[in-house]
Amino acid sequence: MAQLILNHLTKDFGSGRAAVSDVSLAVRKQGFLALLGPSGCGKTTVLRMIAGFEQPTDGSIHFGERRLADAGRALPPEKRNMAMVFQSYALWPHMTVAENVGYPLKVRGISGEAWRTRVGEALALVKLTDFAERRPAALSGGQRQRVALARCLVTSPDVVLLDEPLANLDQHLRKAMEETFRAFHERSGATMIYVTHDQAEAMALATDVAVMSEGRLLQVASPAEIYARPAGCVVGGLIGRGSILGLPLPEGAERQLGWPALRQALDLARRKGASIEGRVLADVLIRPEQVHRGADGITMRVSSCVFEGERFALDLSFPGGQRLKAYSSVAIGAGAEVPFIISGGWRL
Ligand SMILES: Nc1ncnc2c1ncn2[C@@H]1O[C@H](COP(=O)(O)OP(=O)(O)OP(=O)(O)O)[C@@H](O)[C@H]1O
Repeated sequence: MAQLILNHLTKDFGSGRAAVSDVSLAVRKQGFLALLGPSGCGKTTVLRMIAGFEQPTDGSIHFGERRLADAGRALPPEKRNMAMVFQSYALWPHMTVAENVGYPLKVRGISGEAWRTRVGEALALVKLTDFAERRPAALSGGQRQRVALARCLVTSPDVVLLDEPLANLDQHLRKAMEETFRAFHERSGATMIYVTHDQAEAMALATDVAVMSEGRLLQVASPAEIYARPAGCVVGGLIGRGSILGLPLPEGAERQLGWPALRQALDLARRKGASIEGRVLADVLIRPEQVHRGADGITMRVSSCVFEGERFALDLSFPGGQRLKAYSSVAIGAGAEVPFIISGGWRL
């Protein structure tokens, strides 16, 4: 299997800022890349250029040795051996489930026993064998999405492009569908690129997460890496829960901060008029699971305590006006003053 490579990829629709600006990325072979970022950051445009529905205005797209597109020429979508799954499923209402799934084979001139076998395998993978003769109108949203997945699998594509495929499903179904996607990825061996707004979904499914903002690629890393060591405030604010504090740190401080360094910085931050000579104000990301109750901690005020089922989410404030998110296994009344320690932080 070849590698999909985006090389200084740019798309300018001529309406001000380029929709996609100088994006370079080598997608891991047979990887599952989640493309994440706020609305309008260019995710769908990247996907559409890979699929062949848009042509780059600069840069190029390669699959192994093959150049798929650049500003001068572009291979049409049907020549790329890719499949795209949309948020809207895009099923034919007048065809049965089996006919929908088998449609791409029909277009390629495959019929008879070969057609039935491949459609049967694809339906089995998404657990829809018993629904083969139904029409899409008689299916739930999750089942329709599984039909769309089976249709995409049936042609054994090299690359599968998914544009917010779970956006129309409720939370419970999304969880169940994540499992289907995982199985689909393992079985198909395809490289998958998955556009989503939902960072939890991205973290749960992807081998790699790429974060975009305003047309630019900010960071590509494994979910664990991007969670622990985000490249800056935009990525840090987008991935996972946490608080970004402005803390006076010594110049050239480590990026990974422990409690002694954090304690010093917090002490300075909360003392009005304290001298921070030799220090610079830095953005520090602190995850809620890094904040613990501890007798030798810094006293903070619990502003709110919200029950989330498996735990309580606390909103803490400390002198100086900054706020911090934390978790607790027990309820703590709003207004309580409680000492907390912070076991770690990441300088953004
Ligand atoms: N055909 C087009 N003509 C002009 N501008 C476009 C076109 N398609 C997209 N854009 C612009 O390009 C930018 C990126 O759009 P894109 O759809 O790629 O973002 P996105 O990150 O997928 O957003 P969302 O998450 O809301 O779907 C937006 O500012 C959008 O308005």
